Amino acid sequence: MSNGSSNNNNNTARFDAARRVAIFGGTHGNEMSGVTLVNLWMQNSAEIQRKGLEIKPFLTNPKAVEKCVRYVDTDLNRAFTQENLSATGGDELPYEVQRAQEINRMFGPKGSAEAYDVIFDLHNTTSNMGCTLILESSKDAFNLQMMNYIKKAFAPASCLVLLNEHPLLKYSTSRSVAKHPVGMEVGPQPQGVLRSNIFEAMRVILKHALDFISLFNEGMEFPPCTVEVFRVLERMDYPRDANGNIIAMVHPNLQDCDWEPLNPGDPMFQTFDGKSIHYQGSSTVYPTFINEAAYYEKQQAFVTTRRETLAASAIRKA
Ligand SMILES: CC(=O)N[C@@H](CC(=O)O)C(=O)O
Ligand SMILES: [Zn+2]
Repeated sequence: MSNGSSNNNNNTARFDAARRVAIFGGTHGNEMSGVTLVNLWMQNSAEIQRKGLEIKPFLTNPKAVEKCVRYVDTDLNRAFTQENLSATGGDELPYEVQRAQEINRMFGPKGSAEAYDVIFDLHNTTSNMGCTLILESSKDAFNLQMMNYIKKAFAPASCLVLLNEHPLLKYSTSRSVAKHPVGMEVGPQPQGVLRSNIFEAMRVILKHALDFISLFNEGMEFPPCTVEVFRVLERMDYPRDANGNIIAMVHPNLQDCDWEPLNPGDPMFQTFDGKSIHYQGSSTVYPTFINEAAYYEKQQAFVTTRRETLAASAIRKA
């Protein structure tokens, strides 16, 4: 069978071998771990090669990398909408929309049988998120099994999974061109800065991810498993005045506390004259992307999540 999965009598989901894999860096030109790793691997790819696999390291936004900015005209990691991908206008289109169309031609088309099997997209955050993998679907047993494999291989260090399948907050990412999109977000690392611990963590997680794909392609069966994920619930903006200017900062009790419980009544912002603003929700949530530099323009101080345990069926090569 082709694209996707089906269940046999044993409830083992079958997927085609994942032969074509891309590693994207520089989707945001100022997130230096991914930019640097991909540049390294474009010069010498020995470290990322695996038998029977075609693995392509690729710099997705070279103009933004050149300038060391997140983007030139518009955020590439929001640009992969069907509308953009089919837009006419050629050179007149925003640079990142043109680039999205090129990437879609090379690695897609998005949603088609010809699309790449897996795309890893390497990002850094200024938030204290540690190692995070980002999924866009709770239904993809292949990706869930990959998360389970990576978490175990990476232990005792921790690697958390952020699930963004929110109907309104989900966005059209570069990696969404692939059949199995995987985002990698490692921080804290300032924009334009390389930190060795962050760089090395990203490198190790990617190694485990490629090992998983190799084992899968060799025919290993992965038994049913469960994966703890943090599901995106709500975007929290900074308090602002009538002109849209920020009137409070992330509260010191919340700063750097990504993935720690935020309870109703806990302080979340602090005004410039020292007053606390408290979380008004009705239940405990787990904030992440706290004080991410790139999200000031997106009116987001942090995002709340809920912990969930997802079940993944067994998987095996078709
Ligand atoms: C800080 C940053 O760029 N985060 C990524 C998250 C993702 O890849 O889904 C983004 O907003 O596109
Ligand atoms: Zn990014």
